[in-house]
Parts: sequence; C-alpha cells; structure tokens
Amino acid sequence: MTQTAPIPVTVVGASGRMGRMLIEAVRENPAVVLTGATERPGHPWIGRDLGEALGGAPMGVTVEDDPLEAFARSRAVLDFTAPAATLAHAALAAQARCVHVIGTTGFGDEDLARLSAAARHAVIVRAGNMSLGVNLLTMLTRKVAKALDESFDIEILEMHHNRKVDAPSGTALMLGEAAAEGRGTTLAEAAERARDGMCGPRKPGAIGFASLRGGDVVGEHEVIFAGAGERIVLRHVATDRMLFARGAVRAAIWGQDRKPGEYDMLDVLGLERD
Ligand SMILES: NC(=O)c1ccc[n+]([C@@H]2O[C@H](COP(=O)([O-])OP(=O)(O)OC[C@H]3O[C@@H](n4cnc5c(N)ncnc54)[C@H](O)[C@@H]3O)[C@@H](O)[C@H]2O)c1
Ligand SMILES: O=C(O)C1=N[C@H](C(=O)O)CCC1
Repeated sequence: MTQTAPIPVTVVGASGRMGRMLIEAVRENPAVVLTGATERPGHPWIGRDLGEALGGAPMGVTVEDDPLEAFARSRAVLDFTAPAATLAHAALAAQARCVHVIGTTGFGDEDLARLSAAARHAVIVRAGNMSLGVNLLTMLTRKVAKALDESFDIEILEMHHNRKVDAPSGTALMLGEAAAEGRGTTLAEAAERARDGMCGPRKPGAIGFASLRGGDVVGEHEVIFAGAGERIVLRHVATDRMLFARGAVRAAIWGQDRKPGEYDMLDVLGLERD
C-alpha cells in the first residue's frame, strides 16, 4: 500500500477565533501537517512557539510575521483574516504555488477583482461559508427563488457574535447571490442592504438584508420568502466554528494539483450549481 506524505499547511492569523480552530482542524487530520503559522506584524505571539502561545505544550512551529517564508515551506494556506491581509496573501501564495483557501469576508468589488486576477496563476478556493449545510442551503435558495415569482418578497436575515466587523455576512451575500440567480437577476441589481427612516414601501423584486449582532452567536441565517398569506423560511444554524475549519482543510486537500482558477465550496463538496 502506498502512503502519501501529509500536505504541509500554513495557518495565517493563527491567534484569531478561526485561526485557533484551523490549527485544531489541521492537527486532527492526518492528511495535512502544520508547517507555518503567522500573525500580523507587532502581534505579541510573533517569535513564540505556537503551542506555548496557545497555552499548551510546544508544537515546534514558531509564529512568524513573514508570510512568504511560511508559504515557501507549504502547499496550502488557510486564510480567515481580514480583506487587506488576504489580498496581500493572495499574491504571495501564488508566488509560492500554494493552494489559497480563503474564508475571509467583507471584500469590496475591487478586492474581488484582484482575487480573480490572482487566480489566473493560482488555485484559490473562496467561500463566505465553508459548511456543508450552508452550501446546501444556497442550492435550495436558488431552487425556491426560481420556483416563485416576484409576489414572494425575499428577505435575508443573519445574526452573528458581537465581534464581527462586516455586514451583511459573507454567508448572507452568498444566499443573496443564489436567490438573485434563481430570479434571473444579479445581486447588484436587486440588493436592498439598509433601511432606515422614511424609506418608502418595499421595491418589488428586491432582495432585502438585515444584520443582527450580539453575544457569542456563531452564525445564523434565514432566507424568507414572504407571500400573501404564507411564508417559506429556509434556516441554517451553526453552533461550532470547527465546522468552517474542517471545510477549509477539506478545500486545501481538494485543491492540490488542480488547474489555476477560482473555486468555491460547491466545487469542493461536489454539489450541483442548479
Ligand atoms: N468562510 C467561513 O466559513 C467563515 C467562518 C468564520 C469566519 N469567517 C471570516 O473569517 C474572518 C476572520 O474571522 P475571526 O472571527 O477569526 O476574526 P478574528 O479577528 O478573531 O481573527 C482574525 C485574525 O487575523 C489576524 N490578522 C490580521 N491581519 C493579519 C496579517 N496581515 N497577517 C496575519 N494575520 C493577520 C488578526 O490579528 C486576527 O488574529 C472574518 O472575515 C470572518 O467573517 C469566515
Ligand atoms: O464569525 C464570523 O465572522 C463568520 N463569518 C462568516 C460570514 O460572514 O458569513 C461565516 C459565519 C461566521
């Protein structure tokens, strides 16, 4: 029996809520091995052993602030940081020929264009949500939106913990894209992202968003199809961030030896697009 060597992986933003989960998800999966961990320059963990910084036994991996050094020893980068950091990582991951798994959310249109440009020379797997459940929910959302006409108003409601910095969530935008596709339009055309004051009656065909923030909520999403006398509600509740981290590790493994390009979790999970 042939035994394949584990894939060397770097986790960027190692001290973050998701960084810590990603380290655990790499350590529990024998198909991958942690060879690098980074944090932003000036972070107190720089130069320390990662295991000790996490409050446990030494792991033999030193936290660095030079991502290229770490990427050069790796074949995949797991990146749940912040848009500016991820854009910088994309160029370096392409240079080091690493699969770049991006969970970061909050990108603007120009940022997304820059990531698409990087994907001409590198494998990028990006998703606003790496869980199986949410990716299935995007398929259901597309189907229901296609089946119903504009007499059903589509509203997307999300709730997250009080430390989240971007809104609407990346997941809500994924669900919005799916709803828009089902309706035969684009989210840029249909999105209604904020309502306050005398904003007038609802625009027919709009896809509305509402964001709640509080406590330690991991991530909850509802897609509401509101018609006359009835409502259909599709709902996903995440209760454990390991869900996202295990999805990211799966994407890193799936991305090995793929052609350069921009992929998402539907590709990784082998789910149909329509
Ligand atoms: N796609 C998904 O499934 C999914 C799931 C959860 C969170 N997220 C997203 O992941 C991102 C991070 O979320 P979080 O809750 O872990 O945030 P967090 O603030 O806890 O962690 C971000 C980490 O990135 C580090 N960082 C920032 N700039 C850096 C740089 N230049 N180099 C290295 N590290 C850097 C920060 O110091 C911090 O430790 C957010 O955009 C969030 O929306 C996505
Ligand atoms: O905690 C976060 O931040 C999350 N971000 C993603 C999003 O923006 O949808 C996924 C859920 C958790």
